[in-house]
Amino acid sequence: MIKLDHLTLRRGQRDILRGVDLEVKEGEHWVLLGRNGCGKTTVLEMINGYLFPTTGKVSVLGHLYGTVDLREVRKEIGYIGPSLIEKFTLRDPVWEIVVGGAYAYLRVYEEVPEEVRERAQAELERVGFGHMAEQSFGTLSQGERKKVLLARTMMADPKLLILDEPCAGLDLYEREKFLDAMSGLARRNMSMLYVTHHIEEIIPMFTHVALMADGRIVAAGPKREVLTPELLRSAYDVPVTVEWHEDRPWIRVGKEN
Ligand SMILES: Nc1ncnc2c1ncn2[C@@H]1O[C@H](COP(=O)(O)OP(=O)(O)OP(=O)(O)O)[C@@H](O)[C@H]1O
Repeated sequence: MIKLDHLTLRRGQRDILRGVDLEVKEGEHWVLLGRNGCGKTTVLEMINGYLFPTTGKVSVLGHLYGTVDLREVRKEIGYIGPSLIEKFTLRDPVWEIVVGGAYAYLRVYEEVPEEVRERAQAELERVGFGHMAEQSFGTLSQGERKKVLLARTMMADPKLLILDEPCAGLDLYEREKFLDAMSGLARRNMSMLYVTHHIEEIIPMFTHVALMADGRIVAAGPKREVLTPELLRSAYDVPVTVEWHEDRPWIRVGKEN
């Protein structure tokens, strides 16, 4: 699915990535964790082909970057990043925003075939929003908008879904609803790569975790092997304890007493 082979990125005098290796196999769902500025978004941008490494190789869905038409590869990648929501027109109806995902357009100017409209409706129903199709995007809450973007992303039937802090700014209720919707989609034949600052967002569907620090991956593997107090402390420089509840990790700051 994804193979990153010793990626480095140098900007001026600064080494932003210092040799990132990562392999994501089909059906695995990964979470990428690490402190602000450690290089997570930079790695996602390289996977999306928006940024090229100074040295190293990026291979996604069997395509080695540098030898392929990236526009073709991007059609197979769904991406939801922090600024995506702002790109849509708030008065557009929800169904139109979802339909746009089938064309990779921000706005749809052509006649939409009935079949595409029906698919958009089905995707909206999958995230529990079948009844909101006619509502304008601007009337939805932040969490609802993000779920609409999930439905939109699924229109292109991506093989890889990349989510960069999708729950940032959501309250507890909206966050849980978003995670539920995401988990419902994960049953399809698709891998996911999810960036977050909140370890409790690592819901049971996630299988693997990669921990980054200072431009490197310091640990990567099955989630329970990586989410240990020792490894988290080395990445975040804060003593923590980890408790698992219903296959979800919860973090407490401070040492066990
Ligand atoms: N063009 C650039 N020139 C110089 N430094 C850059 C450039 N682009 C990114 N950086 C630096 O690279 C580092 C990694 O940035 P990146 O956005 O990948 O971090 P991140 O782990 O996603 O952080 P956050 O969790 O805060 O979003 C940051 O310190 C950033 O300032």
